[in-house]
Amino acid sequence: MSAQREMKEKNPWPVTIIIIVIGVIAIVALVTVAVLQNMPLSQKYKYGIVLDAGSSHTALYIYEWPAEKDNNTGRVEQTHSCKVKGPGISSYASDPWKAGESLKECMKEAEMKVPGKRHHETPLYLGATAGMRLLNMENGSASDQVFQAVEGALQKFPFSFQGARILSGQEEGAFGWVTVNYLDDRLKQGLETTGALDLGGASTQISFVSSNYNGSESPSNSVTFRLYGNNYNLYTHSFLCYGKDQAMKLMLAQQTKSGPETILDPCFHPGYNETKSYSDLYNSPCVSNRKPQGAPATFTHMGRGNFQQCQEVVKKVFDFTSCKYSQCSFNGVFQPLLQGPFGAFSAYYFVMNFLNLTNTSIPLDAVRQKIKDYCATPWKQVMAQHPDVKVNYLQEYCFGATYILTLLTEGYNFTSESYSNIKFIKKIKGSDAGWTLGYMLNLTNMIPAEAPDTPPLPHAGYVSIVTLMAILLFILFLVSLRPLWRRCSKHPRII
Ligand SMILES: O=P(O)(O)OP(=O)(O)OP(=O)(O)OC[C@H]1O[C@@H](n2cnc3c(O)ncnc32)[C@H](O)[C@@H]1O
Repeated sequence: MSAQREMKEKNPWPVTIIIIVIGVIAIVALVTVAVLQNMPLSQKYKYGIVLDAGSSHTALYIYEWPAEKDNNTGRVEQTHSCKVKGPGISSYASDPWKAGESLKECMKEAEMKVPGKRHHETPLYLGATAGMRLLNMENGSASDQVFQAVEGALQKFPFSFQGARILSGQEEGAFGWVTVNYLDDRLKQGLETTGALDLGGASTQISFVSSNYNGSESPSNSVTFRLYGNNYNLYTHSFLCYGKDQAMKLMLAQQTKSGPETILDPCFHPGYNETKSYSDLYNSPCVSNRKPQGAPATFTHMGRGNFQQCQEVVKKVFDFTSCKYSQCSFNGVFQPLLQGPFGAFSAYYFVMNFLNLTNTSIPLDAVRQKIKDYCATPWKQVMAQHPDVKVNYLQEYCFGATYILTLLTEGYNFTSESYSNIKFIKKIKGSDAGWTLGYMLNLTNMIPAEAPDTPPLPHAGYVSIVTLMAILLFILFLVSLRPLWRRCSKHPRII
């Protein structure tokens, strides 16, 4: 009986199996904890809404980011955009309440897109650009009334409305630059930055970092940032009246100086023929002081379709005669040497995309030839080839492309070589290129000045080390049981 008990006590297998099972369970538990520990809890998101009240139209953008990465390095993404029907808010100067009304449809869409329980904490911003800058210059009280109407309308929605204001040209340029570089992940990684070229309807912005610009020459063009632990000295300039629509007014003002009844415009297609009103053409502060005395009420706008002649007229809207700095772009505005890659968006993209010219490895001469051929195409043929394109846009692509090329090469001094540094873009990783994202990131303090502390090991490294250590410990433990195995193999089992 006692011998039998001794034999039973000396059989180590049940104990070994239990130890192995416990060991395996312990390893699985350890690894599971390691994997789960660093995973985002439940995916909760925060939202922000920005309305871009531009000169030609208003657009609403909804941004989303993981709640736990708030104020950190989390990627903010655009999840929805809505184009407000009708013109920009500055066009409602004589009917301000309509400016507020116009926003309601997109705002209702935003109410559906942002989860209800997040409505009250979702900041809502409206930023107005060059259209309202011009209206404010022209008629301050009309501009105030438009803002009152817009604010009244936006306050009725359940979001956290943070106000409506006019952005300065410098802010518009700088936030466009922040957007492009944030989306490209260049700021967090401290990489060489991309310059931003924005062509709106009423103004155009150029913003870039140049190693030979520290802000001492023409300080009004300097914006400094400290982002993720890096200092940036940004050159930025906004040219009011040099957006695509206002530049066209400047170009037409050139051709209607003497108040003619008909003009044969080289920037419009042959066969184009429209009656236009002098008061509509000269209705903006960009040209109002040039209205010819004694002009008739209307003029006939006919197209000639000649790229070279168009370029000559377009050149005349730039003043290259005076520069009190070491170097200038145009109109006596300082510009340092161009440097690095550039992203060109808004109308730069719309126009060049329409003409299949977004590929900047196409030599400039070939680009010119393509625009030349396009401008020379009869208007009837152009309309027949593009029945789906809005006529208002279609009639302006010849002028738009000629203006873009002239602005880039004559205005900003891009050469045949540096032209290929430009990328015509609409979106980066799903978010529209433009000032709105940069504006929201700034107002919500979402880009830290200092690089955030990062854990010493990436999550995958941490999990691998925990797994490896657990397996090693378990093997060590099994090895420490060796005396038990030996006993087991040396004494054959007695039954
Ligand atoms: O920044 P500001 O100067 O206030 O102007 P905006 O905000 O209204 O400027 P956009 O970038 O919306 O548009 C720039 C120009 O591009 C034109 N545009 C917009 N969508 C277009 C499209 O699909 N095709 C062609 N042109 C377009 C529009 O009429 C303007 O002349």
